[in-house]
Amino acid sequence: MVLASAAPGIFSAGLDILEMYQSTPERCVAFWRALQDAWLNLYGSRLITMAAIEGHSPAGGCLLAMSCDYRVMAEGKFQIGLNETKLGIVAPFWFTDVMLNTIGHRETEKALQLGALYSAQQALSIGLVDKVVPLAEVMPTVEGELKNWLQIPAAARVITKTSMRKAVLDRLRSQKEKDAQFFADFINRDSVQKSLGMYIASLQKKKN
Ligand SMILES: CC/C=C\C/C=C\C/C=C\C=C\CC(=O)SCCNC(=O)CCNC(=O)[C@H](O)C(C)(C)COP(=O)(O)OP(=O)(O)OC[C@H]1O[C@@H](n2cnc3c(N)ncnc32)[C@H](O)[C@@H]1OP(=O)(O)O
Repeated sequence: MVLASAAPGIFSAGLDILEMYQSTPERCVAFWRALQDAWLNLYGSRLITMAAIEGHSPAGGCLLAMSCDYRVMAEGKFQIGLNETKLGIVAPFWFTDVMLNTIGHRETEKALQLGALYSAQQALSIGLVDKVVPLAEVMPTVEGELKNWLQIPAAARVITKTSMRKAVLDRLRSQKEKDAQFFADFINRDSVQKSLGMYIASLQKKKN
């Protein structure tokens, strides 16, 4: 399975910030449950999963990419990373766990505290992506890599993938409702809503 985007220049802009701003607790819980289920299915997928990152990939977009088995990113101006702290929010523990599994403890600690967004070359240097190529070569490179992975006996690959990811998946599975409730409480704090409001305004201002 290849994750790619139809939006030029954006692999994924992450979660819909407007869903987290001035929403109701019930809607926030439903929103978070949908995200949890999507991620559990992706990270726990038995399929070979590859990200064709042909644009920006902040926050939830970075989570999607990191949750794949292999990442190819376009060189140039695009950025990738978990930038949550810049919005005044905190990356959930399962976002953090996936990043830890991808780039290790020291790089994750720096990346998360700073809310760092990396260029493709920087991402490559810390292991956040596996390959950087010109934009037009992203999809052919993914397809070529996929052929390599498809040559591995499927049962052996799936058992290996499942055992490598089980602890992280189980950690969320065991506390889904608590996590959803925590999200709804956290996101509706006055201070967090204020930060999100300012961030939305800054996005709109950038455009004008
Ligand atoms: C202890 C902790 C416990 C529990 C956890 C608690 C809380 C954690 C909660 C949440 C975690 C969230 C993870 C996320 O994914 S948050 C989302 C982060 N995303 C971003 O910061 C990206 C913001 N967008 C951008 O930087 C840029 O738009 C861009 C680089 C992706 C693309 O730039 P462009 O110049 O090409 O396009 P724009 O003109 O900026 O955007 C077009 C249009 O789209 C709107 N928009 C962009 N991103 C979002 C978004 N994520 N959600 C909603 N809307 C978005 C943007 O405002 C423009 O809209 P208009 O056309 O002006 O209407």
